[in-house]
Formats: sequence, structure tokens, C-alpha cells
Amino acid sequence: MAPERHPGPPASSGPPGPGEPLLTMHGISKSFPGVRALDGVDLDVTAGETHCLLGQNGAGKSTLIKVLAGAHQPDAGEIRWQGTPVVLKSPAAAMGLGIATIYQELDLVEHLSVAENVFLGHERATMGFVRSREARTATAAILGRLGHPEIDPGAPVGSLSAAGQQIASMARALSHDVRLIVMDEPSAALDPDEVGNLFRIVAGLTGAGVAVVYISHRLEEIRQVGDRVTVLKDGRAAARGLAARTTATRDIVTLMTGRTVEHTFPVRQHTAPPGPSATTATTEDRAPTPTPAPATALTPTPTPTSVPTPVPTPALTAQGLTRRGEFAPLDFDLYPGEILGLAGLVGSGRSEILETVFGARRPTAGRVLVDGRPLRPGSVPAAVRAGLGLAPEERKSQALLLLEPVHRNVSVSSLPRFSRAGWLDRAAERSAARTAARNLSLRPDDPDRPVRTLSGGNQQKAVLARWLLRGCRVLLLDEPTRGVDVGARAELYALVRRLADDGVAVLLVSSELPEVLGLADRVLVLREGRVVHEGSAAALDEHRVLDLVMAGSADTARGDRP
Ligand SMILES: Nc1ncnc2c1ncn2[C@@H]1O[C@H](COP(=O)(O)OP(=O)(O)OP(=O)(O)O)[C@@H](O)[C@H]1O
Repeated sequence: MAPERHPGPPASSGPPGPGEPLLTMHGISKSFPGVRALDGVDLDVTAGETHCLLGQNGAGKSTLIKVLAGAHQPDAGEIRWQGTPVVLKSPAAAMGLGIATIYQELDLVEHLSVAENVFLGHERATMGFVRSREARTATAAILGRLGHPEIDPGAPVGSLSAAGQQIASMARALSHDVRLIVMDEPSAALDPDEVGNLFRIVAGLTGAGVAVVYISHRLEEIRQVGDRVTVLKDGRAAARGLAARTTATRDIVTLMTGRTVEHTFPVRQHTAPPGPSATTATTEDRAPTPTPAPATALTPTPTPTSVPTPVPTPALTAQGLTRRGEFAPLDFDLYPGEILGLAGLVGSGRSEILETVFGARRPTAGRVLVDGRPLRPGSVPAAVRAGLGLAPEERKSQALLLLEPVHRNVSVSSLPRFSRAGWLDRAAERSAARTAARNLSLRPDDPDRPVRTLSGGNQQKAVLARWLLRGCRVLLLDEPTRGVDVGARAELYALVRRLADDGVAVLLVSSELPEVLGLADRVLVLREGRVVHEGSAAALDEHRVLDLVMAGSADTARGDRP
């Protein structure tokens, strides 16, 4: 797909001269109380290029793009647009120049239609009202240019998938005369085929002369989509304008982290997963109820003369667990020390399964057992009491107390432990929470900082630290590394494996297949709410999983969902 036309430059300014950058940011600094988020950063972006902005969590990427979007005022530095100094006093001022930003957390109004969102507050809206027929026609044209003519401009934005909402956000950007688009982790919520479409959109935009500033923690994307790379580290530019296609990933990682990150995935302790399913099987082969015959790393390997080893009790069992319309009857056992991955496309029921196990959704049939004991359905407190912990996909809305300090976010599920005769021992609470946060290298190392002021990756670490402190038996991880940088990812993977080695059972959902295959011992592959394959992670590769999740999806009508 390629947009049919290059959205023309704003009437007030001409195109940059030959070799002249479209945008130059020079010596940009920005401090928040107690933090120097940006310390003299330089960035230049040329028309028609994809300029990747990389950096660890908290490096300053979001702050820099908020300065560019007119949402933050810098304390020092200069911004030039086509060679002329400008002050971006507000988002409207940035938009007036043709600078659009697509944030990670899309700022769409869910109950309004796609067209209304696209033209909300638009200069083309009359007296504040969006003329609906015109808006729909114009929106349909832009959606077509974005390769998504099937999206109905009249549909409420809240009814679209994550990918659809992102397209709506891009349509809004393109409804203006855009010259530079900032995309903040645009691939984070997308399936592999949707990422392909995103890359086509980026190529179409740059081909038409629009500049794209692209932020991602997925380094393999940089080579595919990027022209040049600027690396931020601790609020400074560690490198500027590197060639995206030829700079070695290892070198970029070293610039980002100040060290080499060699082994992404920790070594598995077991040669075979501890559960009963070390073998590979498709659903057709699976018995309707699981047969517990585990050879486990927790029990010694039997010698020919030894007595049979006792069968360990699964930490978590799903028996016929069902949610009509979301996922079909599901049976699995998850053993202490095991990491079980759920692989499938967005919408395959992965997150719904985790939330149902955790009691946040009530099953329509079936049950969950923890250590062999049935769990009260649809009750989060019962699940937490039984030793379950969930790190949800939407951490901001579902897990974090945004206005509370880091230490309270970490300790909130363990508060009774710090209660002394009805009083909360704040010093003990704060100190324990700080230790848990430090174990995850949460930055900054300040337990009193409101969690809303942390970078996205560090917010994720706060959620994980909560369950680390609580010491749960079963950890449910939904997209645990979304927004987490490459160095912290390796730390998180090592941590999850360490927890498993200490006997925690982990149920893992991730859109990133290498993550599921690299971290899990065993994998259930889901398609449209059904398990289509179960087997050892080591026996699977990405192609095989993609074949399994894609096969037949075209001929499965929506109404066929379980
Ligand atoms: N509104 C704010 N108030 C206080 N501190 C802030 C605020 N916004 C950002 N910070 C701090 O500024 C630093 C840079 O944060 P920023 O969000 O720019 O990082 P980032 O590179 O985008 O990280 P991530 O990859 O995790 O999104 C961090 O230490 C963060 O805690």
C-alpha cells in the first residue's frame, strides 16, 4: 500500500533545501522534579527518512517526542523546522507545522465513531461540529490509502481491534497536512501480519516525502524499517544518525545499555518439561482430559530398579474451562517449576484465558484448580489468596495505582504482612518494596516517586515486583516485556526462569513468538479460542507456530467462535 499523494507542505513554509534537515533539535534539556530526563539532546530528521529512536526504559525517548509534539516545553535548546527556529507552544502548534504523534496509549475516544475521532478538533470541522457525511467520506478515503478499506468510518472506535485503533490514529494524523509522523512503539500491540502492513504504511509515507520518527524496543525491526538511528542513554544522545541497516545490533545494544547483552534467553534447566506433555501433539491427538504422568525436574530421574516416582500435584489445572464466545473448553496442567506459553494471534483468546484463570472473568463452564483444590470462579481475591498473581497486558488501567508511590504499588498485595497490631509498619513496607524493585533494576531507585512518572518499562517492573514480593505460586504473565527495553528484557527473562527454578509455575502470553519459544518449556498454540497444538517449546519454531495459528483462519467465520 502506498498513500496516493504526498500530503502537501503547510502553506506557510516551503520544502527544505537540498541536504537541509526537515527538523533539527539542538541541545534539548528537560527536567522533572528530581530527574534530568533530557540533557542536551540533538536530533535531526530529513524528509522522507525513517529515523529510529532507541534507548532503554527511562532514557528519555517519550520526553523528547513530547517536546517535539508540543506537549512538553524544553528547559533549554532550540528546535528548527526547515531551518527556521520555532517554538512548539502546544500540540496545536506542532500540528500546524505538520508534526503528528501516534502515542503508544492511543488518545482516541472509544464511544465516538472512527470518522468523528479522525476529525475531532480538526481545522476542517465547522463550529466545532464534524459534518458527518463529509467526515465519513474523507475518512474512508484515508483508510483506503492506509490499506484498510474494510474499516467502517461509522463504527465506534472502541469496537475496533488494537490494530484497527492504531490505523484510526494514523488516519487522524493523515487527515492533517502531515510532514513528520512520530510513531511510539507502533508494533507493540500488533500481530506479525499487521506489522507487515505497518511497514508498508511507513514505506508509503516515506516514499511520499513524509519523515517518520519510529520508536521501538524490537531491534530486529530497525533494520527492516529504519534508515538512520539515534540512540538515547540517560537523557543524552549516545549516537546520532547511525545507518540502520548496517550497524550491528550488538553495537546498538552496547550503546543503549553500556554493556553487551549476550544471552537473551536463560538456559532451561530441564531437558524435558515437567508436565505430562513433553511430546508434541495436535488437538486431534489430545485426550479430552489430561493424563498426569509427569517426569519432572523436581523428582529424581527413575532408574530401572527404582520404585515409581510420585506424581507431583499440578500447581494449576484447567478442567474444561470455557468462556462462550472467547475460548473453547480448555484442559491443561501446569506444574511447579514449569513455564507454559500460550501462543496465538491477538484475539485468539490468550488474554481472556489468563483473566478467567485469575477470576477477573467468570467461566461459562469448567473450573480451575490450584494445587489440586478448586478455586472459587470469578473471584480475584480468592485467586490471590490461593497464590495466583497476574501481570496484565494493560498495566496502566488494570494493575497500577498511578497516583501512588512505587513502594505502595509494589506492596499493595502484601500489606497484611506489614500490619502490626492493626497498624501498617510503613518502614518495613517501604524497605521490602524497595528490595523487590531493586531486584528488577527498577529505575529510578526512588520508592517514593509516583508510579505515573515512571517510564513504561519501569512501570511494568513495578507490577512484577509486586508479585515477587508477594511470593506467588502461579504467575500469570500477559505480554510481560511490552515496552520493556532489550537489557531489561534479558533481566526479566532470567528472573522469570529463576522464579520457575524456585518452584513457581508460570503461564505466559506474548505476541512475540521468539519470547514464547525461547522462554517457555511447553506451548499451547491457540487459534480462534481453541488449542490446536500442544508440545515442547524446543520442538517448535516460529514458522511452524505461524502455520498453526494462521491455517484455516480465513475460512473460519466470526460466528464460529467457541
Ligand atoms: N511527568 C513526569 N514527571 C516526572 N518524571 C518524569 C515524567 N515523565 C518522565 N519522567 C522521567 O523522565 C525519565 C525519562 O522518561 P521517558 O518516559 O522519557 O523514558 P523513555 O525512554 O520513553 O522510556 P520507556 O522506554 O520506558 O517508555 C524517566 O526517569 C522518567 O521517570
